[in-house]
Amino acid sequence: MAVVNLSSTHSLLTNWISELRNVEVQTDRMRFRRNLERIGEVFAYEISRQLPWEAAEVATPMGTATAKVLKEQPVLATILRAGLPLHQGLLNYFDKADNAFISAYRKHHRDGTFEISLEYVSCPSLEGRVLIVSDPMLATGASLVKTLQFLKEEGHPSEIHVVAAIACTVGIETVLRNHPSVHIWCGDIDDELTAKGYIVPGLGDAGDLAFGVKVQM
Ligand SMILES: O=P(O)(O)OC[C@H]1O[C@H](OP(=O)(O)OP(=O)(O)O)[C@H](O)[C@@H]1O
Ligand SMILES: O=c1cc[nH]c(=O)[nH]1
Ligand SMILES: [Mg+2]
Repeated sequence: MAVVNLSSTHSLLTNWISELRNVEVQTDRMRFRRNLERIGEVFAYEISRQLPWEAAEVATPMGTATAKVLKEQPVLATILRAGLPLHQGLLNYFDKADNAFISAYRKHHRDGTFEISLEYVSCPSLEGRVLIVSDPMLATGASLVKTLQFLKEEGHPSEIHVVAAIACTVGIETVLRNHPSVHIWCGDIDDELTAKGYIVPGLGDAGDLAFGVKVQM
């Protein structure tokens, strides 16, 4: 498995993606963040179905049950700042996970081009761990390629899952070209990218919609 599009079937998730994209609903910033969080919860559930599990004996008040439990907790990594609500959703379900935070953002130049600036990183050991990296928007793929490159230098995860609410075809291709073994989970996939690297129809600027417009540094 390489790429999963959760919009290929209809569900509550497709409802929430439609609200994320809707310019009228977007005026409610709390709903925008909460929808990203709920989508993170769905991704956590779907990914958990693929993770290694083991049998465990559980004492109930009436006897002993055999249960299937996660073999290990993953490391949840996200890219600041737009990744925070999606990350919170994943963490709501993987509630014992370790966490990593990466500040990779688009540093815009006067000529309209941008480079990815990677500055603050906080990361637990990744050696042999399941790593789930979330970012609501996978546009050109540049932020994720640089983030994954950095994280792989910190250790050798046993498997890597990338989670994006909206991904662009070209961005998916770029991530897979640079990191062929990652699994990519998308809330939906769009085909178009503007010259400035915005996904069309996409949803606009996820960070600004969740937290407000920032001044360019
Ligand atoms: O695939 P790419 O072309 O790299 O674009 C995607 C990146 O752009 C957005 O972050 P942004 O730089 O807007 O930072 P923000 O979260 O602070 O808004 C988004 O959250 C991704 O990290
Ligand atoms: O469409 C896009 C592309 C990058 N970042 C966003 O927030 N939106
Ligand atoms: Mg942004």
